[in-house]
Amino acid sequence: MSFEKFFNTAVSSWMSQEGPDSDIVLSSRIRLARNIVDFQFPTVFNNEEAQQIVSLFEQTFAHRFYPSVGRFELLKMSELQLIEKRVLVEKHLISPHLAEDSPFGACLLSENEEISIMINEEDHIRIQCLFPGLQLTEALKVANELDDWIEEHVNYAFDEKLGYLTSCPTNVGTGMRASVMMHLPALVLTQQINRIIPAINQLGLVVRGTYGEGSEALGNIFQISNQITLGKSEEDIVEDLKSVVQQLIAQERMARETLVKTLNIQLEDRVFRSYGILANSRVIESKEAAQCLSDVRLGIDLGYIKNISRNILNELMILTQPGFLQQYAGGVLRPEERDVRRAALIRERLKMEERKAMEGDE
Ligand SMILES: Nc1ncnc2c1ncn2[C@@H]1O[C@H](COP(=O)(O)OP(=O)(O)OP(=O)(O)O)[C@@H](O)[C@H]1O
Repeated sequence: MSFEKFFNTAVSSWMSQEGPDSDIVLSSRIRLARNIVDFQFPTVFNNEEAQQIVSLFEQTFAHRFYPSVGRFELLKMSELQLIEKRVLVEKHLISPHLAEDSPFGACLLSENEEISIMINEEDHIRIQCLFPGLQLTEALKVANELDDWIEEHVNYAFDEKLGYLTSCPTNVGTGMRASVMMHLPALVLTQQINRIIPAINQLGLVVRGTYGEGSEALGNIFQISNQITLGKSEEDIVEDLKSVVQQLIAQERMARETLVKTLNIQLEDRVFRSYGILANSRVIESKEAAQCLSDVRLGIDLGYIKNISRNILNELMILTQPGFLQQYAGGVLRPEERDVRRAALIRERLKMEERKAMEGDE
């Protein structure tokens, strides 16, 4: 298998498929943090230890086939171009931290891009498993299977009382972060999100932006995850998160209904104006593009727009990020050049959809 496919396809299969409640929950992720006994944590280990860990993974797991997810390939950060690393971040396959601050970092990626095992990030091993829609239990099952598979070859740092030992004390215990990526435009439009986020925080959950810790919520996409990793089982953490997510889904649906009832024409106008901007602009910044894409996606969910598939928007959200634009252009672009390319790419993609819809009507 060639590595090229990881960089040239914008949307991984888990992102293009529909899952339960995928009008609101874009994806579910389980991440397990693990460390290997006899090695110091990545925050303090030396280069030799870091390389030994990468070699261990290269020899044991690279090119190995795992049922249902396909063959694994090992990508070393030191061998990737800056743009290629950015593309992997934009596809949510690696964290910005691995791409930017881990010279001995690597990533073991499954052929279907559902599994990404980051090596030498904040911990020696971070297993992440991604599923479309609200499928935390399913993602946990696969993550646990992979965890067992790796443990057949590696001795984990584990304490009988504390559980898995991790670099950062906040991850000790299960070492698990369960998260969902949610599209919540109606809660943002009605400003209910401002009181919902503090309430979620009080329940021991965290609300983050589209690209994780420290990033902002582009296009009304929020990441919700557990804060607590100690004193609760993985299954309980997932169940608790799921019940909050289900309440959020209900609130977002209710807010959409209220908007349609009270501001139908204004909402429809907003959706079509955003569509107009996307279909016609010659220069567009990523923030504006993300906001318009969010409006159009809402318009599709509410039935105002009928001839575009929801997936095009998932795809455009990633394709219009700086890394992808430069990967397509085959080199570095200045921000002003990216804004022009972004506008052209969106226009072209929407035209393709319109043509497809017209052919379907004939
Ligand atoms: N549900 C999800 N769907 C898709 N991608 C996700 C999801 N949750 C997190 N990610 C991606 O995972 C990456 C890491 O996110 P984040 O920093 O929040 O988690 P983490 O590294 O596991 O957390 P921490 O190190 O703080 O415990 C980000 O690039 C983010 O885009």
